[in-house]
Amino acid sequence: MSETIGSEMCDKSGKVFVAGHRGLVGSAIVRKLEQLGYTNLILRTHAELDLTRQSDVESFFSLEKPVYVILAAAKVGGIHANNTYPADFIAVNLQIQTNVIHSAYAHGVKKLLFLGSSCIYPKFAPQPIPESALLTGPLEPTNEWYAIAKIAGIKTCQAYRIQYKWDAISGMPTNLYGPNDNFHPENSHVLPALMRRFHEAKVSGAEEVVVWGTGSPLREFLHVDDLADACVFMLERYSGLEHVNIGSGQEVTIKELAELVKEVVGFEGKLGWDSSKPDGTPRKLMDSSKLASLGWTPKVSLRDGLRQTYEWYLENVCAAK
Ligand SMILES: NC(=O)C1=CN([C@@H]2O[C@H](COP(=O)(O)OP(=O)(O)OC[C@H]3O[C@@H](n4cnc5c(N)ncnc54)[C@H](OP(=O)(O)O)[C@@H]3O)[C@@H](O)[C@H]2O)C=CC1
Ligand SMILES: C[C@H]1O[C@H](OP(=O)(O)OP(=O)(O)OC[C@H]2O[C@@H](n3cnc4c(=O)[nH]c(N)nc43)[C@H](O)[C@@H]2O)[C@@H](O)[C@@H](O)C1=O
Repeated sequence: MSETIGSEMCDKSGKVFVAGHRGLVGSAIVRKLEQLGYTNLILRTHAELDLTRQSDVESFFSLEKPVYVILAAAKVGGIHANNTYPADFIAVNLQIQTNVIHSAYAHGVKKLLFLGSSCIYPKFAPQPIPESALLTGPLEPTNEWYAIAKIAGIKTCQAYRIQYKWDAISGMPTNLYGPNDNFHPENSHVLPALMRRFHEAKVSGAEEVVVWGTGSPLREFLHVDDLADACVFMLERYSGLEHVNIGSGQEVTIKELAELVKEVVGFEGKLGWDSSKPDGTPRKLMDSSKLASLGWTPKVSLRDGLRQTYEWYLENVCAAK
């Protein structure tokens, strides 16, 4: 049934609304669409359009009538932010996605891509994690509020698809990094947090950099340019009820990641560990064979991606200070 709804994004002059276009993911998707010749991108900053405000979202869709929607606006953060602001992570995300998905459907959008996250899967899911592991066990407590919102997003897309035969699809990215990431010292994800900490330690001549947790958790990292490529690939080629994992297959321990970032940044001091900070889920390597079977593969290695991201950080974050 779901396979008959399909309407590939192919009209390069059709209006595409990229929600969250100044974030890590949204900005990479804009770069990718522009590179591919999409000429009619509709973009609104958070200040111009607060997606938690239902009537503003309704008015925007009624006025602009986009043809395609990529939902990359969300309340996003690392383990500390997720654990500290659970109300924001569940409420803001439920509001944004419910408003955007409903208005998109109601105002004639042809196709919508919702983005979830690998944290939707149970804490002790089988590895690599197949799409079918969804809702088969308890979630990781540090991000269950965000995960519940993301699971609701997948289910909302499926419900509109089933009831209205409307082409809403969902992609589940693994941990991402790249240009326009959030480098906040506490609220960011591990990779930008460590890049900033090692850089500042190198500049200040500090002897040690402290990394959170035990260093043993495993994480899979995907460069955001690969993710953007996968998102456009899905819009152009995928139409199905089930969400699709988007991973790189490149898994490292946090200790290995810290050593790699240290090397790329050129910090020559020691690594220390703060085991009072949570490790989070022990491992979340996704099984991305479904996307691979459709013909998509990632291109950027972790080492190259780290080098490119550090150059971007030096040119855009440090130079701007
Ligand atoms: N980063 C990662 O590692 C991963 C991300 N994802 C998913 O990818 C998507 C994008 O994440 P990412 O790019 O990293 O996040 P960012 O925080 O970098 O970007 C999110 C964007 O959403 C905007 N936004 C937030 N709240 C609102 C609002 N109420 N109204 C309008 N705009 C709003 C932000 O604007 P402003 O900053 O002005 O508030 C920002 O531009 C999310 O759905 C996330 O769950 C999935 C897996 C991993
Ligand atoms: C994408 C995904 O991201 C989040 O989950 P997470 O993978 O646990 O995210 P994280 O990047 O913050 O941490 C990864 C690991 O790294 C360790 N770690 C070491 N040192 C720092 C550090 O300095 N900062 C952070 N943040 N972590 C550190 C940290 O202790 C943990 O073991 C979700 O909440 C949710 O947002 C989500 O879906």
